[in-house]
Amino acid sequence: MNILKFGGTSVGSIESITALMEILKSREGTENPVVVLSAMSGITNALLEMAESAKNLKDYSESLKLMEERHFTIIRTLLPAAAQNPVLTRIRIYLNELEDILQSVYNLRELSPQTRDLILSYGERCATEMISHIAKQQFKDVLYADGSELIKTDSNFGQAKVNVNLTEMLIRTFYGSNKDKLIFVTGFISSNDEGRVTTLGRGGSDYTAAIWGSALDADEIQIWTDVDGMLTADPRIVKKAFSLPELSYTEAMELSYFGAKVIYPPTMIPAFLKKIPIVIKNTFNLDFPGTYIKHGVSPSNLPIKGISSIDGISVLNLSGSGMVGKAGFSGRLFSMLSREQVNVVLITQSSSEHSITFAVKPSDSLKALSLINKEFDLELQAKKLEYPEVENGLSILAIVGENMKRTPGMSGKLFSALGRNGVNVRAIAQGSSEYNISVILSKSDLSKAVNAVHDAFYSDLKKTLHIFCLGTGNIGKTLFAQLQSQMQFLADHNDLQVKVMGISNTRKMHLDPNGIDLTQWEEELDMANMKASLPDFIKKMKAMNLPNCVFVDNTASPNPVEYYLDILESSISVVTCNKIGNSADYEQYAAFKQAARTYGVDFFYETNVGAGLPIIRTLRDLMLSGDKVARIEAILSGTISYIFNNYKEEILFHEIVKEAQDKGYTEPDPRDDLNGKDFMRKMLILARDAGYALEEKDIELQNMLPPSCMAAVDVDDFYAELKNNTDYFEGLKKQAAAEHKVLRYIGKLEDGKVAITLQMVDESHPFFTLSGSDNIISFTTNRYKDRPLVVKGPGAGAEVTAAGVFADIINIGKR
Ligand SMILES: NC(=O)c1ccc[n+]([C@@H]2O[C@H](COP(=O)([O-])OP(=O)(O)OC[C@H]3O[C@@H](n4cnc5c(N)ncnc54)[C@H](O)[C@@H]3O)[C@@H](O)[C@H]2O)c1
Ligand SMILES: N[C@@H](CCO)C(=O)O
Ligand code: NA
Repeated sequence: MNILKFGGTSVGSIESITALMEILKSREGTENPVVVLSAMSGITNALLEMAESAKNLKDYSESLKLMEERHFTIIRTLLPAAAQNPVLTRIRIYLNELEDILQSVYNLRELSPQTRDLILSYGERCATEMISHIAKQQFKDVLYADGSELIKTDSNFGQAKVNVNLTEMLIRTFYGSNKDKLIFVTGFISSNDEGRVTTLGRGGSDYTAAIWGSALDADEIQIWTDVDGMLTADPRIVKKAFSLPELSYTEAMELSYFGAKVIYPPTMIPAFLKKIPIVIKNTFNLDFPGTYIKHGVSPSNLPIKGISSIDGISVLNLSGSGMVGKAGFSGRLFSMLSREQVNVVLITQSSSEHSITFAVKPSDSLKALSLINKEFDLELQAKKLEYPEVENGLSILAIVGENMKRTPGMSGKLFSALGRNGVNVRAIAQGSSEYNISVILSKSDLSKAVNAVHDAFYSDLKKTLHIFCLGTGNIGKTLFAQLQSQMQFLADHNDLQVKVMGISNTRKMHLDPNGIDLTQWEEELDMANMKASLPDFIKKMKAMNLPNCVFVDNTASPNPVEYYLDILESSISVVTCNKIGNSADYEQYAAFKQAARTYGVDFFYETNVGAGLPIIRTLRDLMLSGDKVARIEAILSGTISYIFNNYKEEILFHEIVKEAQDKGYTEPDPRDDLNGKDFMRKMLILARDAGYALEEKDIELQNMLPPSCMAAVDVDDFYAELKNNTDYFEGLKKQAAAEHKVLRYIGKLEDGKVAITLQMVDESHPFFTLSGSDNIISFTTNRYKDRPLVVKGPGAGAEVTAAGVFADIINIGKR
């Protein structure tokens, strides 16, 4: 036989009770289960509040009325009129009794633990009466059982201890004479020798189910709740948390000890002792097969079973010379705390014995502090111990799983995930069983930390990059389209998910904690009612505190650059196609690189030179492998390349410039291309990456435009001046053609010096044949001495640039 326990949410509404009946229906024909029920969701809390209100002479009648209404509504909806009266009367009797008790509390202004337990018992009684009556309509031989009469305990009200032998005998006897009936029994409540109601403490209904299961040697104890069993992490924190099919009792206890509220650990003990499987099922998702907690779980490929966390924790640290070599010191500390009912959640001790750090619930922290001050008064006064302080605002994160015992590198993985994401670890403890490694960290880091650790351990399952993008122009737009169309492929082939969490241009910004739907980012940005503000955008990005976070700069503006350092120092990677950052002061360039190293994040800018062509990466690989650059020769302006490759026959110079702009090759301001500034920036970045600490002023730039074009005040004026100088450009074209040469704007780095010059080259020159917006770069190095390493291909355009940005993002994901 089975025990089926339904929690508060499963008896809390018309829908859930209907579902509950369906679940029982589907089992008809098999042996009757014993059904254990909780109070309707929210009722236990309401009862506690009513009791407190009564004691404090506050009005509780509203809540009482509400409690009645919730039960009556369900009865009136789910029972035919003729069947309603008996149960309405029953509930009314209960509520009258309850009202009398509350009135006495009110009169006496006194609420004893005994009375509180009695008050609480009405939650389970009302729910169980109600549901057993509803069941009577659909099942024959339904029996309501008041569980408090069958579970006998001591008089420790609020958290009574069960008299196991007597209880098991009572349950067996009761069940023996009611075997053929469908029994509905109240969870949570019990009674002492005098027959006074006691309660079993937190999670008490699960405990009732386990006690019944153990007494009756059940085949299975099913805990029906509103989630898909035990998950790898709290789903409110980790969106990708997934259900675990199987857990050992120890794993389940470790996981629930640190926060997983699905089942309360002590409740498992009777089941554990008798090796009865506990199955967690979802009343609202019958397709979910359940999480099995049992003996002899099958070997699992999961490195850890889950990550659990406690949100609010306080830490006390006791240190001083007085502890060194003193046997029994920690014994004295912890037995004193236990005697005084302070629950110690975690302990770490330094091996020098100089200090003990331990964690307690924040509500216990001041009590612990004053107990220590009292207990160690002499040592404190003699300065053998430092006065302890309470540190608040902390959380615990724990990884749990029996596989840890057998697998090296688990703690390495944990700490590198935390370190990479800038999470500072305050204290560490590993259970001696090796089922659990716990760390204490700042509460504000908890969500990020749990996500990062989840990603690290289940990375073969799926990793999410959270990206925040500036710029929705040529490159930004194209990047979103590419991301959108590659999404599925990435998930299928790289186990990678890229989520755009925020987008801003100069007008508006939009951030969405669930990720922005890229099929309609433009509409969402349009509708967003946040005016663009770079500082706010960055503040919000940092506040989201997400793991694997990337800031993407697709602008041509100097403003975002001012924040790169701060962003990198917040453990957020930066991907940028904007060259302004790397081509300003050398000092700044070096600071970006240093910050990325220090904070363990990436600073990627492949598209700064040659758009998507692998130039920066190639140079980096050469340098990292110990090669030395002797010379770089390159054509690095896609725009000028396009112009010279197509400036032929009839077409005029200013027309071809316009064409390059229309094709998306130019900078937002095409003057930046033609005046050589863009080229100069690229050469500067390459020279720096090649190890030369150059500044802009060190670069020799031969200007290819007549002075009036250089002096143009805006883009329109610039085009007008290009047109005015048609003869000059035609002259260049004709001269080149006459000499069977082509025009090339070429950059050269040699002996630490950079020059960019306009040249006419013949077919013997390796840069003679180029087409479209091609860039070409040749590296002559110690290893590539006789024949240089050459990279060539389209070096401008939205598609190839966005693809380069995309690749940088993916490379962050792969690390
Ligand atoms: N076109 C190419 O082939 C190519 C190749 C490599 C690199 N790049 C670089 O790509 C970058 C973008 O070029 P584009 O053609 O997409 O430019 P664009 O003018 O089309 O778009 C720029 C975008 O940046 C936004 N923006 C500007 N300042 C901002 C700020 N302070 N905050 C938020 N948003 C801001 C604008 O609103 C606009 O949406 C440039 O730095 C360029 O050098 C371009
Ligand atoms: N405007 C740039 C884009 C690539 O950085 C060019 O023409 O080369
Ligand atoms: Na590149």
